[in-house]
Amino acid sequence: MKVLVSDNLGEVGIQMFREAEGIEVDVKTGLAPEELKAIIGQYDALAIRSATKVTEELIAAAPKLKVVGRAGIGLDNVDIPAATKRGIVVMNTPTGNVITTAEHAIAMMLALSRNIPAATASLKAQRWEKKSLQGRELYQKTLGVVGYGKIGAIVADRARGLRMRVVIYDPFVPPEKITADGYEAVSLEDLYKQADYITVHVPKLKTTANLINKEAFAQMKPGVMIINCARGGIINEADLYDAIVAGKVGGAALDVFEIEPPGDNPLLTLDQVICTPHLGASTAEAQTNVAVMVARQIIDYLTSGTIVNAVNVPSVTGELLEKIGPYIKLAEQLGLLQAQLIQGAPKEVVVEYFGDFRGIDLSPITTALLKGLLTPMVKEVVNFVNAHVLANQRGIKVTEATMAAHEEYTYLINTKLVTTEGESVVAGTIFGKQDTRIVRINTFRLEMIPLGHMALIHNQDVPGSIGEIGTTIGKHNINIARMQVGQETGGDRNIIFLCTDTPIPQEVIEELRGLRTVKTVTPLEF
Ligand SMILES: NC(=O)c1ccc[n+]([C@@H]2O[C@H](COP(=O)([O-])OP(=O)(O)OC[C@H]3O[C@@H](n4cnc5c(N)ncnc54)[C@H](O)[C@@H]3O)[C@@H](O)[C@H]2O)c1
Ligand SMILES: O=C(O)[C@H](O)COP(=O)(O)O
Repeated sequence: MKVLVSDNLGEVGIQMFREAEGIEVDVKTGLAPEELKAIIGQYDALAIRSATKVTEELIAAAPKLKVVGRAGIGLDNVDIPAATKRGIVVMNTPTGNVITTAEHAIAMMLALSRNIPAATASLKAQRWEKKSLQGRELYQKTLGVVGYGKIGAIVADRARGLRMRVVIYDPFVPPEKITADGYEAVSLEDLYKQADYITVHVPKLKTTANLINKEAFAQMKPGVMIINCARGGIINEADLYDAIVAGKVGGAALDVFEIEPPGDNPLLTLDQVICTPHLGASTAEAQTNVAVMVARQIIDYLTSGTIVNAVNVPSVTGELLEKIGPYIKLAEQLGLLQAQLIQGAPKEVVVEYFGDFRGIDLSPITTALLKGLLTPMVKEVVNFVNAHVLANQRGIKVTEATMAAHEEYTYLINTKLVTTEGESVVAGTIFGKQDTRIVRINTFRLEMIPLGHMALIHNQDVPGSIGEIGTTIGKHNINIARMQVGQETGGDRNIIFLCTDTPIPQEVIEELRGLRTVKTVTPLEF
């Protein structure tokens, strides 16, 4: 497996890749998009920070790519829908740099209030200016925090330590939580009205781009100070420039820009603006944290399939994988069986989980079922990342339900597939710790091991019929490794599962179909 590190990653992470068995790592930073596109085809994994742009075009040039790991938080440089469609896991390290970034926001607020950058420049230019560099206290001022996630919450906590009054706007966090943490939950309008300082800590999304704009500045207190250590463009840069020049905004501290590096961005010409080159996460501690996390996550995914901190597929830790692994395998086999029995185009899948699955995230199991179902049907590679997307694209409705214990089985997965031609039901369970068994196919009860080359035969339950089938197969020198017979509930038909050492050739299938008691023969592969 080959990993490309295309942005500056802490050495400790690179060392982890070097030491991982079966993994080769190349470090090539600062590549132009065309240079990256030219080499990405050889890599199974890509480790990035914010500089590399993982576009749809780059993904199209990366047929082997399985995982993109972001050493840090923001993923606005990754086309996640394009990656998902291709089955590429996108993961980040959501906790590794949050303290560092929150501290940077506080540092920026203090530096802005006390004119530290200007004072440093002035003194180094041999001037001793005190009057013009007079600042303001934070004590008892109101800080408005927009976005009460991981970083916003740490900023609020540190600001409280500076004895600021903290008001918070986050429509996705219950106000009771904010109040219980000791802050005031306010509307965005009230935050604008009350805050002496406003700091943003939201992700950059369609809904948050230009969140703070001309209309917002108009509602703010004169002299308000703005801090952005989240993402460029959450605050409209042109509107911020105008508000500073008009004297409405007293100053701004910017770590991030809509275009990075910001080149000749007019904001950089203003004395009231202090800035850093996207240094929010740049401490030795944070870079060690995120490098170790991303390297561990990529190695684990490539070597054991464990998914941690993925944003486009449910995370499955090694521990959970051990617990639900047999059910993942069973669900995939049930899906594969449905796909081979299917008549018509699938419209709906209903998955019922019988037994005590309490506290277990079932979504990876349902995803496995879709993977099994879709793999024989679509030309794309189906995996745990894109199975739902592909089902959705084909208009297949997926419903999942948990049920009380089944009357016969402690745990049972029952699947119903509705197609344009009708519906079929197959169910399975686990014997012992991890042996998968199919126990129901429509009206037939059985105990089938879904493994290898198989044929499913519906026949009339009369003496001699099984013997005729065995003789026909034996005559062609095909060895039957296993045979299981299932009976119809309340009927006179059997189903027979034959598992053979080699696939049964088409002409033998036809010969079996011609036997007097045989109704249907369906070859199956697991
Ligand atoms: N400058 C840096 O180097 C640096 C480092 C790390 C993270 N970041 C950025 O910091 C930001 C916050 O990161 P985080 O880890 O705290 O994210 P998070 O996901 O933990 O928190 C984001 C919060 O924003 C809230 N939110 C979403 N839309 C909102 C809206 N319209 N109005 C108000 N709140 C809204 C969410 O409910 C959530 O609570 C992200 O943009 C991230 O990219 C920057
Ligand atoms: O989202 C993040 O984690 C930060 O913006 C850090 O970006 P960087 O890794 O490019 O410093």
